[in-house]
Order: sequence, then structure tokens, then C-alpha cells
Amino acid sequence: MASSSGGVSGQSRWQAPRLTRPVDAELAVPGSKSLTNRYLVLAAIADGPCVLRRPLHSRDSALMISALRSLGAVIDEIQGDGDFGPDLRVTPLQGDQDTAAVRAVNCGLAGTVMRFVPPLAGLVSGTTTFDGDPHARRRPMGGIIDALRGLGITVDDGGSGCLPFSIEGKGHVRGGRLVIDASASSQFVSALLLVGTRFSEGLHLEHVGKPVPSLDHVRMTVETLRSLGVVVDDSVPNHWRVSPGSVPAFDVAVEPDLSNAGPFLAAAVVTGGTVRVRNWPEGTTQVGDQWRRILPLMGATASLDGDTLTVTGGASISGGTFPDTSELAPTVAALCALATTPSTLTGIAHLRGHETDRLAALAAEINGLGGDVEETADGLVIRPAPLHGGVFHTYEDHRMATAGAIIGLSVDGVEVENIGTTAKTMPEFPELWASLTDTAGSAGLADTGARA
Ligand SMILES: O=C(O)C1=C[C@@H](OP(=O)(O)O)[C@@H](O)[C@H](O)C1
Ligand SMILES: C=C(OP(=O)(O)O)C(=O)O
Repeated sequence: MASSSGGVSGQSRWQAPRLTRPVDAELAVPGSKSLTNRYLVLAAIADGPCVLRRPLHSRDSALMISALRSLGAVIDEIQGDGDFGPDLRVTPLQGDQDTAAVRAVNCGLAGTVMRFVPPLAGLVSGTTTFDGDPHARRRPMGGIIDALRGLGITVDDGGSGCLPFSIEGKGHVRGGRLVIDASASSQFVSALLLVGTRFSEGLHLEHVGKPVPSLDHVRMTVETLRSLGVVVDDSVPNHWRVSPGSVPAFDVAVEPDLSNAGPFLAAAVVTGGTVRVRNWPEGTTQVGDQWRRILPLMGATASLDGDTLTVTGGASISGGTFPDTSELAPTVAALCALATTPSTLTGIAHLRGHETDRLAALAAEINGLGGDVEETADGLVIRPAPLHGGVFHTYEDHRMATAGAIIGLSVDGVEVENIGTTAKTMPEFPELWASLTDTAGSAGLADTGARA
């Protein structure tokens, strides 16, 4: 298990395994980042101790655990049956924190920590400071800072609208009606909904502005709350009403991270092979379930038999139009860079505020390997072009690193900078990728003749 909450690792280069034969592999992937960090926040405000089974253990979950501990939650590792680390028992925040102490939260580069924890800190008496990695200071935070002020919580951000900032919690929040602009990140909405039931008047949140991106993640928040008995009304677009109440103690199994299954499924598409992912949920709110729809558009087949998703690549990769791919976009873009026909990715302007400006990064790195990628106002146009080897820079972005690995499967000599950045949500990536690529016999960098 990797649970480092420290800084990012060094900028070493990793030779992406190059394959000339189809993969044939079966694997399980670690728990969902989005579900793990939602359940952790909800457990911290629950009525009694909660258990998370098969949670994610990664930098983002470790940062969330540290943040919740600093606010007063007790989080213990307990024995479980997962392949990727222990289960977690969470004893919620008590009302008796030391209000004189200043608590410091390191958000790293985790959107879920920098957006989900501040509203929770507003419910705790005393000062909490928030900061993160250098790039975290450039990620959008305005919706959260404005919301906290709208809720009567004092925030000192030095006028920046970004990290770092400090919050003076009063130990209670009245709540009620609140209007925000969540066009930069769905996480602004999720953050407020997650704790809204603990506001004495609940929460009536309204979004005004350009559309909320990554709406699947808001639906995940709403369904997660409902599954625990919290009453949420989302029947009117851009309005969410959370009834005042409490979160009953819970014991949940965390689904595998279906977004992080993407690069492995992509390996089947790139090599014309087959990849089976175990423990695929029958019903889920994860955006990664979209792989079952997206990969067939690229010429693959995808079938869910019991709890195993099987993807088999076709004779070549077809490009297409891919709207609103959210956090799947870097994986989709990597596949499009290897496709035989052009592709357009739309509805992802907000990716400029992710771990890095993902539109600029994908265009620069794919073009650096000879690709033909153009940035548009809200996405990318990717045209077929013969790719060559080179360094694929990753900008501390786990999904850039996995995008480089996907391209490296069929392009000689791709070196991915800082593969360790995958520890943000999947520290096991290099080892799982090695086991996957071994199934086809890694052909080495000098080999030629891959299908794609
Ligand atoms: O709530 C969540 O767990 C997430 C919401 C999305 O954020 P944005 O709305 O900022 O894209 C997504 O991209 C991120 O990876 C996880
Ligand atoms: C955008 C992402 O992460 P974060 O939760 O840090 O926003 C992501 O994982 O693709």
C-alpha cells in the first residue's frame, strides 16, 4: 500500500513498454478516488463510527485522511479483504476540538481535498489554513470561497480567490439559500451538498453562470447522499436542496475506480487484444462506466458478464466526436492520437483548471511526438499523424502519465516523465502496467511492427 501524503516524486523518465503483440490480461484496479473521498467526508460528519471497505490508498486519499484527522476525526486502518490495502474505520469529528489551535490542511494537488474540506472546516470552531502544491494555487477556488462567505464564514485569501487561505469556523452553519457560480468545477457543488445536511437550515444551492461541468460527479454526490438516507431534491436544473438532518453511521464497500480502469482497457484497444477488469459494478454513478459506450465507438467490443468487463480491440482505432468526457479525456485523447480518422473532444474547457491545463498539455505532448492536435475553446481536435518517440512531459498530472503510457504501447521510444505522479490516484500503476504488458511479451523499444 502506498499512502504518501508528501510532495510529488522526482522527474525521472520511464520507458513506456512497447508492444507488438495483443495484450491478453485480467486485472482488478484499486478503489475509486471520488467515492473514497466522498465517503471519508461523510463519515467525518456521521452520527457514529463508519467503515470503508476496499477504499483507495493513494496520495489524494491520504491527503483527505490527514485533513480530516487535523479537524478531529479519528481514522484507523483495519484489516480487510481488499487487494490494495486495509479497510478504514472513521470515528467522526466530535464537538470538542481545541479552538485555540490553528489546523493546517495540505491539499496537495487534490481537487476533492481543496474543495470538499473547506465547507467542513466551516462547521468546526477555530482557524484552519489551506495550501497545496505549487500548481494547486492556480486551480479554481472562487466558487468555494464565495460560498463560504455567503454562509457567513470568514475566509482570508489575501484577495487572491485561490489557495492559500484560512477559514474561521464557528462550529455551526445556518445554511439556507446560497447562489454560486460552479462553471469552473462540479466539485464546488459536491463540496456544499456533502455537508449541507449538517447546516441548521439545510441547503438550497443554486448555480448561476455557464453550465456546471462534469455533472456526472454531482449525480454521484446526490446518489451517495441518498444511499445514506440524506434527503436531496435535484428535480429543478441548477438547484439542489439538501434537507437538514444527519448522516447515519454506515459501512460501505468502495467500488473500483472505473476512470483508472480506462488506461488498461485502452491497452486492449491499442494492441487489438483483450483486457478483462474484475469487480465492475452492475450499477454505478462513476463516469468511468462510460468506457462501455466510448470504446465501442472506437472499434472495440465491450461486454459486461457478471462482474467482469471485457474489452477487445478492433482492427484499428476509429476517431469520432466525444462530448463531455470529463476526467476520461486524457485517456480518450491518447487513443484518438493513435486513431486512423480524426476526432473532436468537446465540453471540456474546464480541464484547463485541472492538475494542469490538460488541453494545452495534451496538445503539446502529443504534438511533441509528431501528432496533429489543435486546441479549441472547449476541447481538442486530433487528426491522424505518424508518431515518433520522445519525452512525454506530465506536469504532475497522473492522467498525463497514463496517456503517455498508452501512446507508448504502439510508438517506439516514448519516455514518460515522472511516472510516480500516478500515485495521486493509483500508486500501483507502474506495477499493474508491467503485469499487463507482460501478458503480451514486452517487445522492447527497438521492435517494430505493432498493429497501430
Ligand atoms: O467530484 C469529483 O470526485 C470529481 C469531479 C470532477 O471535477 P471537475 O468538475 O473539476 O472536472 C472530476 O474531473 C474529478 O476528477 C473528480
Ligand atoms: C481532475 C482530477 O482530479 P481532482 O480530483 O484533483 O480534480 C482527475 O483526477 O482527473
